[in-house]
Amino acid sequence: DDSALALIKKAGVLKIGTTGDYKPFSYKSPNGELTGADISMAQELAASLSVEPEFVPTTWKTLLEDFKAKKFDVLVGGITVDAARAEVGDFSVPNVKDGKRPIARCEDQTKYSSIDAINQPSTRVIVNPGGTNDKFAHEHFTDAKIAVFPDNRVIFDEIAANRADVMVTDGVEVDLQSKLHPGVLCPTKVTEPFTHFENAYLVRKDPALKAAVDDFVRKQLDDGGWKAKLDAAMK
Ligand SMILES: O=C(O)C(=O)C[C@]1(C(=O)O)C=C[C@@H](O)C=C1
Repeated sequence: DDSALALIKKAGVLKIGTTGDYKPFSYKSPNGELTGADISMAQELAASLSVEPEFVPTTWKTLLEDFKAKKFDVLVGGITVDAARAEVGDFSVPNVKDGKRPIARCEDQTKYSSIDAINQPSTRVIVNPGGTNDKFAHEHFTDAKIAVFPDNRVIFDEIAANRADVMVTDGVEVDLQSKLHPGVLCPTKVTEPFTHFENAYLVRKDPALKAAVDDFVRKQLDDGGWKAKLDAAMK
């Protein structure tokens, strides 16, 4: 049996790709420590396979390339399910349902309430490169000014400091960053998120590995393990 799962067990190591720049899922603190709800999940996933986790850094721009180059077996950390990714690997059972919404300074809470309200020549949209936010912004905000800001760990400080006005990103991140910048950043009042999507783990194509990851995720969803990890990371 030389399935990917068998090779992982033989090596005693599960290689986990993650960007480390997306709270609450995957976050590398300045002292180099990786934390987050999906990091805890990956550690427990490895333990459930009786192997050690080895985290491999990647970026939103390069994660497909890195996945194809077999730098890791599983990709975790707020990964949106999409067709291009599903071509190179298998997505696990999803652990998050979300949608993109705007975050802005609290005084602009009612100003940026729709795509049209944001897409004005006077609006300074800010976006992180390489992921689905980047695609969304360039597709919908053709009349606004778009600044592509490379460091996703401090991008929200740009809006707080009035160097940008608004960012459209995953709802979970909007809610957490509003909490982390109390009274300064707020979710804007939208009737409906601008998109709907799911997050899941991208797994090396191997039926045995996919089944093991799915079993693990399902169990975490059923027994409240995932919810506890997410709640702990939402602060
Ligand atoms: O590409 C994806 O999978 C994402 O959802 C990631 C993405 C993005 O869209 O840029 C979403 C929120 C985070 O701020 C970082 C990255």
